[in-house]
Amino acid sequence: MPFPKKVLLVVNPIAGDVDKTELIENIESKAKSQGFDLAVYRTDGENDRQAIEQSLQDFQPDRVLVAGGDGTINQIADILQGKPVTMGLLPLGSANGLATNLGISGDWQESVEVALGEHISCLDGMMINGHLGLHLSDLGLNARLVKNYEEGEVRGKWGYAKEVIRTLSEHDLFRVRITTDTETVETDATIVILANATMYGTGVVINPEGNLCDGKFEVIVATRFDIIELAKLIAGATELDPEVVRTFCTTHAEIECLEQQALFQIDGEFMGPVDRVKAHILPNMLSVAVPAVTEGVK
Ligand SMILES: Nc1ncnc2c1ncn2[C@@H]1O[C@H](COP(=O)(O)OP(=O)(O)OP(=O)(O)O)[C@@H](O)[C@H]1O
Repeated sequence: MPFPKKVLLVVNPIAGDVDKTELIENIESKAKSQGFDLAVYRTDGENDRQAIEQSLQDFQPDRVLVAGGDGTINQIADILQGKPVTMGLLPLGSANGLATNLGISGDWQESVEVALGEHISCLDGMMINGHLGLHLSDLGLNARLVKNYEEGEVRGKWGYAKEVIRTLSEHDLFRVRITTDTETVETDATIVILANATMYGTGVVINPEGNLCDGKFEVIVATRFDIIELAKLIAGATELDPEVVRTFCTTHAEIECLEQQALFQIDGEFMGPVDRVKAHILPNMLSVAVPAVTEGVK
């Protein structure tokens, strides 16, 4: 893939609560030195889809750089889906789940090099209850953690640690029916994960089998609160007790909550309680610029 000739830079001015002036100036100076055309669009949180679609039509970029958190990245990926454009990530959020999975650094200067670079990978998406998910969504334990952290007053690592403890003390079991391409299973669950990727933005590996571009996703269910198996799961162990943790590889899935609703999150965004989640894979929905080491990694 040749280097880009026309670059649209989409910047979310509020993402990550950091000033983006230096980042934008850096890319403007690269446009001059590397000889590509650059257009900059700052999101307003209201008319972004329409404005970006218009810009894609008028400017015809071959690369779209996204400076924002996972929310902005998902929103732009949804717009770029199926178009002959490569997305480059400039992760500025608090978790940056997709970027972490692609091996893209939190250092913005490094991520600019990668986003404008020649190494490209394909990316599957997941359509989940009508929303696009790119890396990890779940029902139960972790969705409760996302909710508690959003509602908590302390931010950063300490706030997160505090909410982990609170969430573990509040956890409960819920009964689910899981239907995949090949089977239907009824079980108790403490967490049901829909995983396109391998790890959460924190770096916790939850799905060692994950592959962002294999046309499939995994449904992982922890059938009871077993601290040892959960610890092994989040440490990325592959030898889990099949009585406690089960993994299904599939292209479609339906999770029905049979006795009570379960809390649900998509890529770190809390979605509220649900009775049912329906998901299917969107194979190869997008191409994305990656570090050389990630290119071709399946
Ligand atoms: N100019 C703006 N003013 C207010 N909100 C905006 C603006 N531009 C985009 N948004 C909103 O920002 C949200 C996406 O934020 P994003 O997740 O990218 O960053 P973040 O919240 O800092 O990251 P993280 O969730 O990882 O902490 C969307 O809800 C979008 O509507």
